[in-house]
Amino acid sequence: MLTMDDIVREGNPILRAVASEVMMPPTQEEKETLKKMREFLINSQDDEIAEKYKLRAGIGLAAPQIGISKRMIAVYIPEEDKIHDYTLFNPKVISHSVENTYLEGGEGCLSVDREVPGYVPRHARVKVKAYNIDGKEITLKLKGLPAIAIQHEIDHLDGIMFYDHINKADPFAIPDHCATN
Ligand SMILES: O=CN(O)C[C@@H](CC1CCCC1)C(=O)N1NCCC[C@H]1C(=O)Nc1ccccn1
Ligand code: NI
Repeated sequence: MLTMDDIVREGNPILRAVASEVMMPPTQEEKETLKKMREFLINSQDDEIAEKYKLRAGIGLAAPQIGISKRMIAVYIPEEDKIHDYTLFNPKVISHSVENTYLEGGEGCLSVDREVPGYVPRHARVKVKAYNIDGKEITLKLKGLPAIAIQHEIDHLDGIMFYDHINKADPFAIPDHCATN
């Protein structure tokens, strides 16, 4: 199973590299890796397992964070009525709302062992094209936390860190086009 020892920390150049597209159909090894990324998120959200293995809770993970410069991400967000459970190859935002949003508490990152205060502007709604674990092309329309998370993960594939988006002059300036949080 993946643990925090497998998570690459800022300073490692892989986090600033543009990750490579994955050839479809994915190899068995690429599918296994994506499954392990998803399992890490599920484990990290299980109080007992997280405590036992000292896992920091995560709702998303990108392959470069485990040292693999490939365009693969996992998002696992339990909500009241459903679980946003995505394991994707080559995700791409193909359209987005003009409206922006941001997490009130700012963002963090499992690869960043420090607090970086400030609002991170994100598209409020995104349409994402990707390939699922079996290599089938899918389209997702996301809003809210799933939309924020998937943008955070796709940024990792392009070597972008969440704090790159924070307004340097005024980290808590309300980003443009924000109707609500
Ligand atoms: O690239 C992937 N990562 O770096 C893991 C990040 C991804 C999220 C950051 C913002 C959107 C996606 C992650 O999950 N975290 N970052 C560190 C703190 C804990 C955790 C987190 O934000 N949890 C959370 C947030 C809102 C509601 C519930 N839980
Ligand atoms: Ni991150």
